[in-house]
Amino acid sequence: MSSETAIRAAIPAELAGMVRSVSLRDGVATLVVDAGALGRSAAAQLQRELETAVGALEGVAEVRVALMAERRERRIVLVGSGKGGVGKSTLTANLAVALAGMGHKVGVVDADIYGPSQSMLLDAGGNKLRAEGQTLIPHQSEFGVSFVSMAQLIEGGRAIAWRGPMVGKALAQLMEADWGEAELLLVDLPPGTGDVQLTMMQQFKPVGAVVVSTPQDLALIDAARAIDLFRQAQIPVIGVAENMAGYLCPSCGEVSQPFGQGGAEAAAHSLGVPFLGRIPLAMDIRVGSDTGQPPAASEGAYAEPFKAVAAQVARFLESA
Ligand SMILES: Nc1ncnc2c1ncn2[C@@H]1O[C@H](COP(=O)(O)OP(=O)(O)OP(=O)(O)O)[C@@H](O)[C@H]1O
Repeated sequence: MSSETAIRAAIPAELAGMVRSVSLRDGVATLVVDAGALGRSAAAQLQRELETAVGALEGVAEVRVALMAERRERRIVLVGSGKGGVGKSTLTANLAVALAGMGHKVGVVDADIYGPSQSMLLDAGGNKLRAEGQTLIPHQSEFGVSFVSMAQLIEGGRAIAWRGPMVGKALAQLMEADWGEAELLLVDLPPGTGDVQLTMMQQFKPVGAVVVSTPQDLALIDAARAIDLFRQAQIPVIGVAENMAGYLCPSCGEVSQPFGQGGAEAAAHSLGVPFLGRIPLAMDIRVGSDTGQPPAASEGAYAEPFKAVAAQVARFLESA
């Protein structure tokens, strides 16, 4: 058996597909490995396994593993709102789950420094920060969506008053986490048009932004401001989603409109951006959100509105 055949034979079968070439010279075995699909920790693990397997061979004094880790182009989609409390985080989590259900590999970056809530939305809270060196390891939710959150960087959920440079550093840590196979990152922005938004636009290149608004005038004025900011930064506005649209009373079956009706659709048209759909105000959505069970993961009636918005975002991504 040639020395190279012996090396190939020593490589565990499940890893063999990733090994592009092997060679042995003067006792040094060199393996070129395609680790493009792996995250940093999985690649390091692969390297260790190969070193152990090949290092045990007679005639091999040293193993060099060259990992070809093509940098994956990840697309970034922002989810923003002009005003707080309109359901931006709820929409982000459910959009991510719905897009994952459609086969996208999705990560969520909870960049809401004032009210990070993705841990609760996607995992009922309690998950701790994990890191390898400086690199954060996203938490894998049971819905096929991994996420990192400002909450994991903030001790005990304390509110923080970070300014520019600190925000930039924290945001970079979240964006540059070990995202593995994720091809799409949805970023849950804080409300308004502050430091996080500016840093995001200056340091990263989002492909588009979704703006969330409730139907009432006040929220719509703020949504228009958010749209204006994205436009100034030349970030395409994918569209406006209307949240807390109509309320179907579970007792009497009557639909009421606590925040008005159709306002976001009309505003989207007048601002010249697409309208992405309407999410009703519903107790089930609030309860699912508070218990780490995003409605988009279910087959229930409240999955549909989120899936419809996700389908529009997916269409945008196909053409972007
Ligand atoms: N369609 C809905 N029906 C019922 N409750 C909802 C709906 N959308 C959001 N909520 C609830 O409203 C509250 C605010 O939602 P969320 O945290 O998603 O808003 P936000 O815009 O991200 O707020 P923040 O300003 O804190 O970032 C949460 O308790 C959430 O469960």
